[in-house]
Order: sequence, then C-alpha cells, then structure tokens
Amino acid sequence: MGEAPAFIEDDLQKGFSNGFDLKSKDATPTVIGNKAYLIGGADDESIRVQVWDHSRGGWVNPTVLGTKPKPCKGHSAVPLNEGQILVIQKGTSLDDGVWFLEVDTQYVREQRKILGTEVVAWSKGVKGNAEKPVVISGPSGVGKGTLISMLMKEFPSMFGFSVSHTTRAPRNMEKDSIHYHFTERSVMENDIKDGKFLEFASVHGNLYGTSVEAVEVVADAGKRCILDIDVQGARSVRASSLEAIFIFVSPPSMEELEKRLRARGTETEEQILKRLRNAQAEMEQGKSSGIFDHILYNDNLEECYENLKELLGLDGNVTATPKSSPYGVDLPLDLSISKIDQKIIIKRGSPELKTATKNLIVLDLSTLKGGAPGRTRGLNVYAIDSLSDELNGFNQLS
Ligand SMILES: Nc1ncnc2c1ncn2[C@@H]1O[C@H](COP(=O)(O)OP(=O)(O)OP(=O)(O)O)[C@@H](O)[C@H]1O
Ligand SMILES: Nc1nc2c(ncn2[C@@H]2O[C@H](COP(=O)(O)O)[C@@H](O)[C@H]2O)c(=O)[nH]1
Repeated sequence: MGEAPAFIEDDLQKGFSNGFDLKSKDATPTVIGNKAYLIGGADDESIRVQVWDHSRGGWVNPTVLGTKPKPCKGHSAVPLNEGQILVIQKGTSLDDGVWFLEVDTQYVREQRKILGTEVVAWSKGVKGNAEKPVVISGPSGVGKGTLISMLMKEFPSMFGFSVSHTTRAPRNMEKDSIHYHFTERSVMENDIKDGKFLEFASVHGNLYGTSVEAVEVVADAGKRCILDIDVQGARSVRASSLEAIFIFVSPPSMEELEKRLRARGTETEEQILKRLRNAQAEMEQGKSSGIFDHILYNDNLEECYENLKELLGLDGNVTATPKSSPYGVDLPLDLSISKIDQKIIIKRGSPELKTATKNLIVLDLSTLKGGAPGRTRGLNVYAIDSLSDELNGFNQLS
C-alpha cells in the first residue's frame, strides 16, 4: 500500500532534481492512485500540500479546502483506501493531532469540477459522534426563532445554535456573532469561493449562509446543532453529506403570517411585502418538495412547542448528552505507525525499539462519519498494553 508506481518514482526524482524545495524533512510524498501528495513545510501558517501531476510532469499547488492543521514538528502520513491520507502530527495532543487529507473523496471530486483546479481538503479527526443536527425552515414570521429560543432556554446544555452569516443590516437588539455574523457581501462571497460554507442562499434580497465552522463548533461542544435556514438552504443541506432532521414550520394561514410579521415590527412595509410574496413559494416547496421529514403547524405556540419536543424525543425525562471527553494523550515526537485493516497502531519510540507496555495507542477508523469540509467524526481511540495475536503480522509504515 502506498508504494509509488514506477513512473511516479521516476517523475518524483525528476521533480526533486528540478529544484523542488523540500522544506521539511517530513515532506515525503504519499501516493494514492496515479498521483503523489507532498505534505509538509509551512505555508500561510498551515501545512503545505503539493500534488505531483504525472500528465504535466510537475508539481501543482492545489486549492486547499477545509480547516487546515497548523504546522507541527513532524508528522506521519498513512494512505487510506477511501481517497484519504491520515496525517498524525508528532509532538502534539491526540485531540489536535489527527487529520485527514481528502484527495479523492466525493466532496473533493465535486469541488474539482466546480473550481476547475486540483483540489484537496483537510478534515480534523474527532473522537465520538454528534447527534444529528436539526434544520428548521419555514416562511419569515412563522415563529422559527421563537420556537428555537424556547428549546435553547429549556435545554441549554443540549442544543447549540448555528450562527449564520448574513449581509443584511442588524436589527436594534441583534448582536454580532450571537444572532448572526454580520458580513460584507464581498467577504462572504470570497469565503463561499473558498469552500467555507455548508450552504448559502439569496433570501429576501440579502445573502445568508451557514459556515461549516458554525455547525462544527456546536458539535465540538458536545451539543446538538440547530439551524434556522430558508427552504433553499434546507435543500442544499439535504444534498450535502450532513445528516440532519428537517422540519418545516407552517403558519395556520397567510393572514396570520402577515399579522405576525407586522406585529414583530422589524421590517419596513416594502420588506414585509417582499417576505410575504416569498412566503407563498416557500409554503409550496416546504410542503411538496420531499426535503422535510416533518411539518409542524404553529397555530397555538405552546402546542407547537410540545409537538417539536415530541418529534425530537424530548417529551419524557431527558438528560443532557454528555460532552465528549478529551483524549488526554500526547503524541510524542518519536512515534511510529502501523496499520492493520481499519486500525492504526501508534507506538512511542522508533520502529526498532521493543514495545513497552501502555505505549500503544489504537485509532479505530471503522466507524468514521462526516468529513471535509467539516470534521471527520467517530474516531475510536484506546490504549493497549501489547499487540495481541490478532494484531500480529502488521506492516510497519513509518
Ligand atoms: N404561535 C404563535 N402565535 C402568535 N404569535 C407568534 C406565534 N409564534 C410566533 N409568534 C410571533 O410571531 C413573530 C415572528 O416570530 P419569529 O420572529 O420567531 O419568526 P421567524 O420564523 O423566526 O421569522 P424570520 O424567518 O423572519 O426570522 C414574533 O413576534 C413572535 O412572537
Ligand atoms: N439559507 C439560509 N437561510 C437563512 C440563514 N440564516 C437565516 N436564514 C433565513 O433567512 C430568512 C430571514 O431571516 P431574518 O433573520 O432576516 O428574518 C429566514 O427564513 C431564515 O430562516 C442561513 O444561514 N442560510
């Protein structure tokens, strides 16, 4: 696994002798398919990635998407079968040091088509799984925000709100980074191009979007993420790799919707009329598009809230989801790595050293979920005393 085909080895030699600058002694190419990936050296305060393009016979600087790992004192790279390279950073903690570089996953292939360039994407490895996010949609003024506030107030340790970006101006009581990240259009458009958004849409004349980070920070805090987004956004999330529960909130009538929007008093007459016009289309799409798992009627607020809790399984005695515990393990500088099926064995010390007890850490990759541009969740990490019989016969990788 991971051996360079002969043509690549020749090309790599050519590349190096042609003056390619290996900035880090750890920068050893990893081969997947007919490409070689050179990970190493610092670039813009993150680890640099270059791709050997056989057809061009030269190194290419790819578009690098996702949250990038910070430079470290060294790393080990292990090619995985799923178009990913596992990168374990030396001299860092296990909860900061496990990364996946996606080089040929579905997400990367899609982005390559969209951007028309070579693309790779980073995804941080995270222990444990988060509960499915909840996407709440519905026409403006139906009561989505009101229902979400009630849920967050009753279950503060269980739910976290995905703070969207928007180009609209803040309302009187709205605070930046709490209600929205209020953003310049040009900044948001650039961030969209850089793949930082899970979804975005033009809504009532402004740009709104959910950044990958907005959803991931909630899950990292061990909470279930709630997204308040329009129907276009819900459709995009449905088409993405994020598994979520989709709820459409419907008003009892258009007259009642108008009454609520006007009573809220946050929009101008022109904006109210625009929102009501858009509500017609949203109602049709919400009820017939097949995007939504549930439709909630918000006539009586208390009843609607009880129904929301019921469909989220919160109607009985509930306890908060425990926060995932940190790994509490440091990755030494002199680690070596082996792979057996879906398990990565990290050993302190050089490969030649006999394994001391408690010096082996196992990363079980068999239950991974998610991936770039967000986190790769579901890492199972544990320590073992020694390699048991089932672990014998593994190949030393680095
Ligand atoms: N069941 C209800 N009966 C009467 N008024 C309601 C009900 N639910 C919400 N409201 C009121 O309707 C107004 C609009 O609610 P809210 O701001 O939560 O809507 P929204 O769907 O989040 O709107 P937007 O999409 O524009 O953010 C608020 O003043 C709220 O207090
Ligand atoms: N597609 C997205 N829609 C979003 C997002 N955040 C909010 N919204 C929707 O916009 C309208 C208007 O919101 P308002 O705060 O200006 O009243 C509403 O329907 C929201 O659900 C987002 O990130 N993406």
